[in-house]
Amino acid sequence: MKTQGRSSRQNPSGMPIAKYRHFLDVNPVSLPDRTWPDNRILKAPRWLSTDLRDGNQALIEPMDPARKKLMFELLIELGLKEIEIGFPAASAADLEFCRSLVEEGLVPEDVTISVLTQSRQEIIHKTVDALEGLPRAVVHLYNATSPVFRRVVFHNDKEATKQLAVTGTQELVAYMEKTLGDDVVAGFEYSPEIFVDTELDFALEVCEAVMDVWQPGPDREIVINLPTTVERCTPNVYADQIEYMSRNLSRREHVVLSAHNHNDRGTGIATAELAMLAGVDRVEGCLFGQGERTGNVDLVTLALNLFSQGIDPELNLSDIDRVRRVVEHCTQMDVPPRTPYGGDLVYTSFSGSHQDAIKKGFADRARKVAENGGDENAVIWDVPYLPLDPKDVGRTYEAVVRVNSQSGKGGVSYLLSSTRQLDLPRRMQIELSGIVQRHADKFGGEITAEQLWRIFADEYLPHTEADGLSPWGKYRLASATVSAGDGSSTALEARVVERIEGKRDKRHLIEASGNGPIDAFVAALSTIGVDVHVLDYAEHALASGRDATAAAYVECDVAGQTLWGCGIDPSTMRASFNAIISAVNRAAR
Ligand SMILES: CC(=O)SCCNC(=O)CCNC(=O)[C@H](O)C(C)(C)COP(=O)(O)OP(=O)(O)OC[C@H]1O[C@@H](n2cnc3c(N)ncnc32)[C@H](O)[C@@H]1OP(=O)(O)O
Ligand SMILES: CC(C)C(=O)C(=O)O
Repeated sequence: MKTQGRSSRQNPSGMPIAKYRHFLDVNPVSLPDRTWPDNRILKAPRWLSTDLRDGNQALIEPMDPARKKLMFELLIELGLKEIEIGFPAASAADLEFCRSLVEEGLVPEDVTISVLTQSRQEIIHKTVDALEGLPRAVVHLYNATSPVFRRVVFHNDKEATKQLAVTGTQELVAYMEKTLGDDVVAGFEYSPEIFVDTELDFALEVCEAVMDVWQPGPDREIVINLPTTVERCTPNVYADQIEYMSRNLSRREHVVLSAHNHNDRGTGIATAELAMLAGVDRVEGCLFGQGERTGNVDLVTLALNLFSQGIDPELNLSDIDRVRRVVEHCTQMDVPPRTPYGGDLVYTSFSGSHQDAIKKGFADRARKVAENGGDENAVIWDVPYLPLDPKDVGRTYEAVVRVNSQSGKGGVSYLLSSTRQLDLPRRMQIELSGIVQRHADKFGGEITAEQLWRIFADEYLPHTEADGLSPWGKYRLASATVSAGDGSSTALEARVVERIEGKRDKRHLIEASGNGPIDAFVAALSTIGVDVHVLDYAEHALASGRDATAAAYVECDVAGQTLWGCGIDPSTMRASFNAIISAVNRAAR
């Protein structure tokens, strides 16, 4: 045998790596005494939805007024208390929407809307004017502070960049004081755009300069929002930056430190969560992560991540499909099937071992809930492969397990149990799973609950005519009565119809005694040459109450073949006789 040494090839992909640099080489962050890794998130942050601003500015087709209103109503319904509604000075559509919220009185008392503005006098004025008539609002001012923006976009040095932030804030304060009435509660948010790329000490300097103008204090908070406008580093680096800012910002108790994360590296959620560990009080994002490029951080995932740790998310996401439908309608974009918590497939298992574990997990949970007097909340959620109970977000269990060629007995029997209340014995599950597997291999694709029922009924319930099935089977039970026989024995009389190819059906009246109805029925069948022995038997009711239907399962040896049969009938006795007939017919099929 030969072994292989570690490869020392340079640039094996051949991709032009020389064009790129490590983030930390360009933006060194040194915080060796960082504390955030040992912290724990204990509470939901203040959420701000920017669906109607950052989300909307990223749509192929921005939302029309009706869609905006629908989105706004959804955000209110979910419990959002801070909503950025647009950039009123930038477009007539944003201005009109802002005015419609004011004029139609659509902003609830406990909700604060905010609007975005650049640091330009005329834009600031238009923005503040758009808020006239609102009792409470926040103006959000931003300017880019990062080196590439200073050099390429603004042609500004650091001082001029800081001055742009300062003069914008001065203009805003002055104009707000001039135009807004004394009873208007005016808030202020400042964002050094591309904070993540800005030298940390400079970002701090700009924020301090802005705060010197705003003068935060009791009853005069300031939101300092630190965006990863373009996500370019690992979440731990951003967390270091946040901890640095949180430690070094003066007047910290009056600062609402806020994260605004995008998802360019696919780590927006982790970035926001680590930022929470590092000290942010507030997180801005969009439902299902709709937003520029790869999106804004997804508020649904963040909130449900908290929920799954037993922390109140402070957003009500108990009907996630409705949230998704509204978001899809408003954004005219699909939520992909694997989107955390809300995607179509996220509570679904196809593979056999997963289905088996989920099925056992549900059974274990049902037992523990019963032991706790039926109190679902008294039992900690601990079901394999399911980070939370799908029911808590309005999903049904039916969708959890879906069957295809990757599935095993666990999934197949789970589906039959959850959709048809049939609890098959373990060996029968194995037998049915093989039948379903052959079907899946032959026809491909998914086997729906309806198709599975048809496969089951066609195989085990030969006389089923419903669901478009053709009845088959050599024998059919027409009637049966039992009575007490001699001593402890049971006497049975039954009518069995035999189908003979090309001839008229033959009717048999069969009689026998046995030590119970099943024993007697088997003995009676032997009188017409049917050689069957019952090896195992199980039964259960399909529904509770007087009209309950019974399902019986029998494992039989039919002339040397071992196979299962099933019978479903309001009478337990007929169900078990039909189960034996089912096994006999299957053996002959
Ligand atoms: C990261 C973000 O999401 S930030 C929000 C981005 N969203 C938007 O930009 C959508 C709305 N914006 C717009 O519709 C337009 O930019 C408007 C209406 C606000 C302004 O339009 P215009 O006056 O035509 O400016 P335009 O956008 O073409 O150019 C930007 C100019 O503003 C300057 N600018 C950009 N951002 C800012 C800022 N925050 N503060 C001050 N000036 C700024 C640029 O340097 C540039 O100046 P120049 O013309 O001297 O080179
Ligand atoms: C305006 C700011 C907060 C922004 O949208 C960003 O930097 O992504």
